[in-house]
Amino acid sequence: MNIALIAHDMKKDMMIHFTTAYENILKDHKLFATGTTGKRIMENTDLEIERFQSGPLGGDQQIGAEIANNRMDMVIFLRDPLTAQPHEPDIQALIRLCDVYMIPVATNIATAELLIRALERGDLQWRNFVRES
Ligand SMILES: O=C(CO)COP(=O)(O)O
Repeated sequence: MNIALIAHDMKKDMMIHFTTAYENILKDHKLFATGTTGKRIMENTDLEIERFQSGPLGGDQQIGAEIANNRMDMVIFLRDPLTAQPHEPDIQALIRLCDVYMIPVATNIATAELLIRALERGDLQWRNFVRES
């Protein structure tokens, strides 16, 4: 599965904890991230991450383009709902595209845990058929 990992600054430590805790599951998948999130994950785990631009510089839009091209199977986006983001329209666009293309998306750690467990169980296998169709 192709998985996008994104975290706003206040949630980056949480993303490190998450990717560390689930490294054994995540290592079997192709991982993508916005610039700084990906850098932080790679510094703190042995995971290989393909990095896009930093979020404010277009990273959310690049991940959105992957979704529109049917190349992303799951998005974990630990958003900070308490801090104004200069690229809020990009964030909304990314989440909208997840809904357009029915891509499983978690925007907080509680849902992220559920999605990763579902991934481990194979509940997202249907994405393989959708991606190949
Ligand atoms: O801003 C972001 C997502 O909207 C995340 O970008 P960075 O991973 O580059 O900090």
